[in-house]
Amino acid sequence: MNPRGDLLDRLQARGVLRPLDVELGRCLLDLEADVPMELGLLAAAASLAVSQGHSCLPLSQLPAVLGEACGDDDALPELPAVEHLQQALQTSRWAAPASDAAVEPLLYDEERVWLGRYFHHEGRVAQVLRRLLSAPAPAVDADALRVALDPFFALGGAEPDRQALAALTGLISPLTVITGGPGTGKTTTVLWLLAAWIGQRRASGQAAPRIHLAAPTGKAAARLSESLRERIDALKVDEDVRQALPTTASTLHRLLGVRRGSMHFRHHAGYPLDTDLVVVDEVSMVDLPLMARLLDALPEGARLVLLGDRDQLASVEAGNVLAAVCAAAGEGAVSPARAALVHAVTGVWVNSHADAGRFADAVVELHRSHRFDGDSGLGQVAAMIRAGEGDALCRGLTEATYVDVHLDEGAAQHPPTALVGRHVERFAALAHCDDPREALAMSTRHRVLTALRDGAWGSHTLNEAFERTLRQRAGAEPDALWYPGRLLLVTRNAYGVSLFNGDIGVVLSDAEGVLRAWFPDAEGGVRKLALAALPECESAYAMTIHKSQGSEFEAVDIVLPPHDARVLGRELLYTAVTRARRQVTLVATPDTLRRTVARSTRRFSGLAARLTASSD
Ligand SMILES: Nc1ncnc2c1ncn2[C@@H]1O[C@H](COP(=O)(O)OP(=O)(O)OP(=O)(O)O)[C@@H](O)[C@H]1O
Repeated sequence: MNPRGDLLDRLQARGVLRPLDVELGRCLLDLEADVPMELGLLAAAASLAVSQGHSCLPLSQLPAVLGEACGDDDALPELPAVEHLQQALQTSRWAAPASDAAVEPLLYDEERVWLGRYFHHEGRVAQVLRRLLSAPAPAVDADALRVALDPFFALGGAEPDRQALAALTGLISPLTVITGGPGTGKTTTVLWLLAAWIGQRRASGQAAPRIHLAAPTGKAAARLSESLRERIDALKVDEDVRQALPTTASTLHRLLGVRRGSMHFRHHAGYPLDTDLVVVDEVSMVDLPLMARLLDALPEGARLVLLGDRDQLASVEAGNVLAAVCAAAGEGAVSPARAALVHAVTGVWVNSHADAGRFADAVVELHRSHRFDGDSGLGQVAAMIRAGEGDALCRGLTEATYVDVHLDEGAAQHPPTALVGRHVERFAALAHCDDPREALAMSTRHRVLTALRDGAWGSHTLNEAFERTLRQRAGAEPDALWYPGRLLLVTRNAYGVSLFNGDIGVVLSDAEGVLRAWFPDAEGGVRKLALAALPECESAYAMTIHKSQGSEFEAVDIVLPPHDARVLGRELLYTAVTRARRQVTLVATPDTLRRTVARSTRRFSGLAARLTASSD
């Protein structure tokens, strides 16, 4: 055993480092006798940081990253000072400065260290996004842009219409990022943008463009398709424009052509997508490696439109590309040239700043919710969570200020009993639906969302409690896996049967009386599957908030544990609250709410800096 790895062993023994991290650190130490112990520690800690969602490790944050793993910074042994870490990086041939990206396994700059793979993913994302924005700008004709946008937007009002600004950006820029909270009109804007773009191309005699719609999960793709289909008929456009509008979104994996049993996609830089424009919804959920692969497969000359909510939880895997792009854009002022163009097209001046860069012109934030009016508790509560105003939130809730958001402290003592008592009837009704489509629609009316998976406040325990009663109601054996009305959540991608992690289905009998699983199909209908063909599934009466990302329900109960848990943070609670269209019940104590809102999850990444760096 290499004694330089003693610190790694001690950190593993204290539950800080995982065996995988230690293995990586020791591999590095074993390469040569003089590899400093600090380098092994940095490799192990950078690997741990990736598991926590970071794409790099700032050297000054070493204690924080290790401390987060064990929940107690004081339990850490003495760690090397930042200067010693820097020195170890600078003197070892197993680490290279970020400017010399060919060398692996570790890359560093003055502040950070990366595992080579994540450094390259960041580099690829930065390179393609910067390339998109550095393409020579085509000559723009303000009159033609006004004609293209006019059918959809009320141009010329006193205030800048940010939806029109977003669509204008999409018409002239190869990269457009539209961020905004729930109901701020992201999907509507993109539909109007696509219609305007198709109309514009048609007017200039060009062929209908090839447009692809995608989202990170099957559920989010289905919701995007459904939203677009609902709105398309009401569009006042020529029939051939309507026909050219896409209405079916796929998962990003499917778009890129996932290969069974392989990490590689069919489409990549050598065999790019056959497309003119790709729209990606729910982009906050897209992790860094997947974004790098998408951008790799984007052909030269194609456009990219990204939609998402920057305040939501970031992807489960490492990275937060949307946050980095928004950070690179700055605080919402565009360049003077863009402001002049917006004025020429819409007659309204928007804020501009001489220092605003290319990303500032590409990112448009939508602020106004069309779903919640100013009096809506949901809108106000979401805004308070986002702003970290825990005291104001608890005051409003305990004074019962809102008609659509309630605090239920009592139920937080023992959620399974309280929530099963309150909601089991609506889940039991699923078993009596004759039409699986109706059952699936009914199932979106309510959901229990919880911060945790395990323990008394976790989704497992809550689902078990629902299942006990529901099996009994259905006359099934106490341990029956399948029974009519069972609501299912797919937990593993199964490309063979086109089911994806996060898909929701229901178990009901078919016309022959055989129990089948029914899932929504891509065209807005349902499809049935033999139970034996299903991938790994669990019940979906209660879901973790992480799994609920990309879904929407009429009403949700949000369960937070009374004890502190690392996952609790304002992004988690904001994501949960914004899953509801009409009603939220917070099953939590005010103390837990305050603690949750006070904590903001950080993701360390070098991407924002690399997006705005003066050279690649
Ligand atoms: N400019 C507008 N004027 C009036 N209503 C609008 C406008 N833009 C969007 N809406 C309406 O607001 C609602 C929410 O819009 P939309 O679904 O586009 O928002 P979103 O940001 O995509 O929401 P989500 O967060 O659910 O994805 C829809 O009913 C839509 O018809």
